Amino acid sequence: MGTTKQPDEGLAPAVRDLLAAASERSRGDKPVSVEARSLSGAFERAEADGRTPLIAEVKPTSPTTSGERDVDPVAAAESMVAGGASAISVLTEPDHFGGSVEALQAVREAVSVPVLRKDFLLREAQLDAVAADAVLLIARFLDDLEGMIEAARDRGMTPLVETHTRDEIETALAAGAEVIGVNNRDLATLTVDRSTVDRLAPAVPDSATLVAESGIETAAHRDRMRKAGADGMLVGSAIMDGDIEANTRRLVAR
Ligand SMILES: O=C(O)c1ccccc1NCC(=O)[C@H](O)[C@H](O)COP(=O)(O)O
Repeated sequence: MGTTKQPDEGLAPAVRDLLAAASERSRGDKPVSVEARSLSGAFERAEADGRTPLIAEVKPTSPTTSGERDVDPVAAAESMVAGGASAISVLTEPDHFGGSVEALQAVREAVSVPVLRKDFLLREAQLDAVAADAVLLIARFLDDLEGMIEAARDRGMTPLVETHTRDEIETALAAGAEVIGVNNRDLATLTVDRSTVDRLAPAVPDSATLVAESGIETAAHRDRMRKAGADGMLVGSAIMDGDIEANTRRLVAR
């Protein structure tokens, strides 16, 4: 279950490297069982209080970030929650994003909102490295997406299935995904094109939750994603750089 696709020739070199590193990583001796905090419930609460549903990401660095942000993950997550974030995403990929499963664990203990695990997971056993409320699965990298979705749900986690094309959205829906991320960042070039969500949102049915990902920096970008049909959005860099609480509040405001 959770078999990996063959190396994808069209990927950016940094993404090929991080997939090679991910394929070597195996963590988790026994299946985790999570009493998960509901992501859809958190989005509903935000809507009811007039906040934009936002997953704020603890992102120490990345292949497109220069240098490493010197920020304590727990302090960052607490500031995000104080600023009105509905959920927190924590990178657990260590080699290219400066993340760790320990950081996620500490964040989840410190906040009461749902915590998404952001990583490049290729095999079922990798789900067991740490308990998270939700987990990112990237459609492009998983042959047995349906198996990984089921495996995540069996552990109590909500799978957020990331896509970048109409075909990937169809694959994700056929595999049973209920929360679909549309990534504005193309993993072939690492460039961000915000029209990706404009173009692809109509392919996501109203019955699914649509999360717009990457390149959302300003209130105008947020409004554009919402107008396209995003139920929520995932923001890393624009929140991490500068005053984290104020940045979150600015993007959550309507
Ligand atoms: O962010 C990167 O440089 C990156 C490079 C290669 C693969 C994935 C990458 N990002 C993962 C993400 O999904 C983003 O961290 C997330 O969508 C937040 O994006 P942003 O708000 O633009 O920091």
